[in-house]
Amino acid sequence: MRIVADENIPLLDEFFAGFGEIQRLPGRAIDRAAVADAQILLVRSVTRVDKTLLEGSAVRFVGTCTIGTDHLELDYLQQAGIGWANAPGCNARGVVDYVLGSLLVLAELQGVSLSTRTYGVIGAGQVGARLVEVLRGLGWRVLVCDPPRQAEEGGDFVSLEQVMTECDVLSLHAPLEREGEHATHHLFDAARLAQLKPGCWLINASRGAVLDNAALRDLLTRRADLQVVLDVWEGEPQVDIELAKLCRIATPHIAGYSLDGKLRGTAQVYQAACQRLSVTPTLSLDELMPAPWLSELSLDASADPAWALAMVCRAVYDPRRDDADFRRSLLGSVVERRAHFDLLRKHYPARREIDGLSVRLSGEAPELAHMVRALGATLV
Ligand SMILES: NC(=O)c1ccc[n+]([C@@H]2O[C@H](COP(=O)([O-])OP(=O)(O)OC[C@H]3O[C@@H](n4cnc5c(N)ncnc54)[C@H](O)[C@@H]3O)[C@@H](O)[C@H]2O)c1
Ligand SMILES: O=C(O)[C@H](O)[C@H](O)COP(=O)(O)O
Repeated sequence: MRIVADENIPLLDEFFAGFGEIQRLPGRAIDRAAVADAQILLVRSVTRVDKTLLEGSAVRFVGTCTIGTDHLELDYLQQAGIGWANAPGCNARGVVDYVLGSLLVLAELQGVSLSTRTYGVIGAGQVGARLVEVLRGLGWRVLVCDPPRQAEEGGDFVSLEQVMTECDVLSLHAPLEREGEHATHHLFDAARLAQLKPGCWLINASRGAVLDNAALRDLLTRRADLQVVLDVWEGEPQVDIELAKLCRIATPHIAGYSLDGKLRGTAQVYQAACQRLSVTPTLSLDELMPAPWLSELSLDASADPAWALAMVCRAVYDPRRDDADFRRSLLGSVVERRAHFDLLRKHYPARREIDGLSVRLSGEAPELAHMVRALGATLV
């Protein structure tokens, strides 16, 4: 079998060498000629996988080692009888850590306590639901808007209008859907953005086009009170640099780039390929996942809870380094900026996840113990 794969997929040899010969290519360079005689195509989010790419090829299975599927033409894959799989939830924890890290930066810049804010989570799937669990676990007020889940399950959901009216912080975690009843393309258009409460914080780590970037840029030139965190951009790898300059935190689509999340992505697609191609899996991720690099964090039991929260989160991830690297990359020409966007992602330093962290308290401290558990870290 011949396999064409995005060169940025980790553990390709470990998981896929047994299937056949692997050709690695930059994701954006995977074209019709490259896939013509491949049976397996393994991609990440930057390769558009559609009829134009695949028609007439030998491809029988497409695996995307990502959560998002908006780069796959799913109707065509189904109609052509080509099996496909993504990696649901693989890097959800990384995104939660990114949001927590961003909240801490904004709180510090604005001198506010995170516990006094009302949070609105839009999209409560793998990422959003984990985020809600952590924020509510910390005792913070969270409203959740997820119309598809609300229609299916009823339950504790609110409308987007209520979120807009009541929330001081909005975090977007809906997939990019261009059509249909719950379409999310420009869900945050000029009219919706104009409804943001004074002083609102807006975080987008879903897909760039869920938010009208031009409308947001225009708004931010008029509303200095708004604090915006963008990890995803309309038209990536091209980025509106004026918009990036107006953001408090700007990063090159790395919210989910934990090492754990990337490795899980490959492992999940391997499992799906085995199933599709009737191969018995011989490898599990447990054999390959490195142990957490920070074996233990110690906290004094008398520590201030807000300070301790920041310590635990920042021991694992602080978005300020990614923000600084990204801003430096925006200084070049358009061609250089596009290249840098991909290079920052290709050479992203490995980071781990908060739920792999162990925290030891020096004594009895029920409030700190609760906080550590709510974050998903292990109390030892
Ligand atoms: N920035 C990153 O690095 C990164 C990492 C992972 C995922 N993502 C993006 O985040 C998205 C969400 O990831 P996920 O794993 O939680 O996906 P998911 O499919 O598990 O959950 C998405 C949720 O959004 C809900 N939803 C759909 N339409 C909605 C609408 N109009 N309004 C509100 N909610 C709506 C769905 O019902 C679902 O519960 C992915 O599709 C992907 O595009 C980005
Ligand atoms: O959908 C996802 O899983 C994320 O957006 C993922 O981090 C995308 O990373 P990429 O495939 O672009 O490397």
